[in-house]
Amino acid sequence: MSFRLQPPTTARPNRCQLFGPGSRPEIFPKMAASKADVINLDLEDSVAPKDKPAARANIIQAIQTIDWGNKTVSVRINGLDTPYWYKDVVELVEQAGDRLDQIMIPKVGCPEDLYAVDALVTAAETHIGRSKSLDFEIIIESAAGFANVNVIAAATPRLKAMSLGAADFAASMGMATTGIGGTQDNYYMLSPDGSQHYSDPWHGVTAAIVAACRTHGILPVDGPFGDFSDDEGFRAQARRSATLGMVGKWAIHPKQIALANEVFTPSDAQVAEAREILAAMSEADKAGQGAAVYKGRLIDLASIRQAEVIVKQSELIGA
Ligand SMILES: C[C@@H](C(=O)SCCNC(=O)CCNC(=O)[C@H](O)C(C)(C)COP(=O)(O)OP(=O)(O)OC[C@H]1O[C@@H](n2cnc3c(N)ncnc32)[C@H](O)[C@@H]1OP(=O)(O)O)[C@H](O)C(=O)O
Ligand SMILES: [Mg+2]
Repeated sequence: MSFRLQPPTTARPNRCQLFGPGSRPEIFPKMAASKADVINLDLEDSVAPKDKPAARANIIQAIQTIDWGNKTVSVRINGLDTPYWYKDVVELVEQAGDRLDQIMIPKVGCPEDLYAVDALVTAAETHIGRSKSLDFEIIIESAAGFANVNVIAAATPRLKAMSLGAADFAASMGMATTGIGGTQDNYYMLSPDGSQHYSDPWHGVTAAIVAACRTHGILPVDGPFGDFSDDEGFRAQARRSATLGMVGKWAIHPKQIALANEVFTPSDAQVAEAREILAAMSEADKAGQGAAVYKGRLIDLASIRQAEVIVKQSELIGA
């Protein structure tokens, strides 16, 4: 470990983030009753420009009146290149009340974006005497966001989570696809026998987000999977991002909630194996050894840290 220790990651359930447009208030109670850990009420790209003021009012009323249980309640504001974002921030902070936990800032490209939003939120919070500090989550969905992800992760202590926005990311990078996450037809390796093996075009940015997040104690989250009729495609994408260290995934339709919860809840078998590894290493320690054999493979002190990730995750979720 470096002399600069890795901070603990924000401790909250974050397996599934359910999105819903602010212009569809009839679905808000259904979102509140869902099994998603985080609710993202949207003011950005799922809301037409003419509907932005009404969507703000819908969301503020819903945050004040609906029982959101123990979910994290977040609102995605508009991007800093639009005329909408400052009113989103001011109206939400001044009117939504303490049940608003977080705002999501889209298309963040540099740490100064967060500096600007932090300054406005801080002024609005101070003005109304809000005692609960508003958290931030952001979306990395541009070439600039990818290039600057590590300094963005260090921008403000308000930052608690960071998602990959596959659609805007693909557009910003000039990727030759209209798919939102998942396998892309032309992204494959050719084997010597001529067969095609698909690769993961989201791998690079996913790994960069996870590294930046883990360095700064922030939750890394996989964003949308657009084809909500493709359950196996969603599962495969979610399993890849979980394997790389992400903690959860967005649902852009309610049928994706159970899929995300399934993938991002450690299974009983995974937890049992992690506990067995911890027990085996405890026995090895008593025998004065730093390494041992478990099911025919090497385990050592690093295995303790790996096993603890799974055990802590299951304890957090209450699985
Ligand atoms: C890609 C970038 C993004 O911005 S992604 C995030 C923004 N997008 C959204 O917020 C879209 C969220 N989803 C929806 O608006 C809808 O789910 C839909 C339009 C995709 C489908 O809605 P529809 O009503 O047609 O779906 P049905 O199958 O008929 O619904 C069945 C049932 O579920 C209820 N419902 C629908 N959606 C939701 C929801 N989001 N939450 C809760 N409940 C929902 C619906 O009312 C029906 O209920 P019932 O009638 O059975 O009672 C990203 O930034 C990037 O760049 O990558
Ligand atoms: Mg987007």
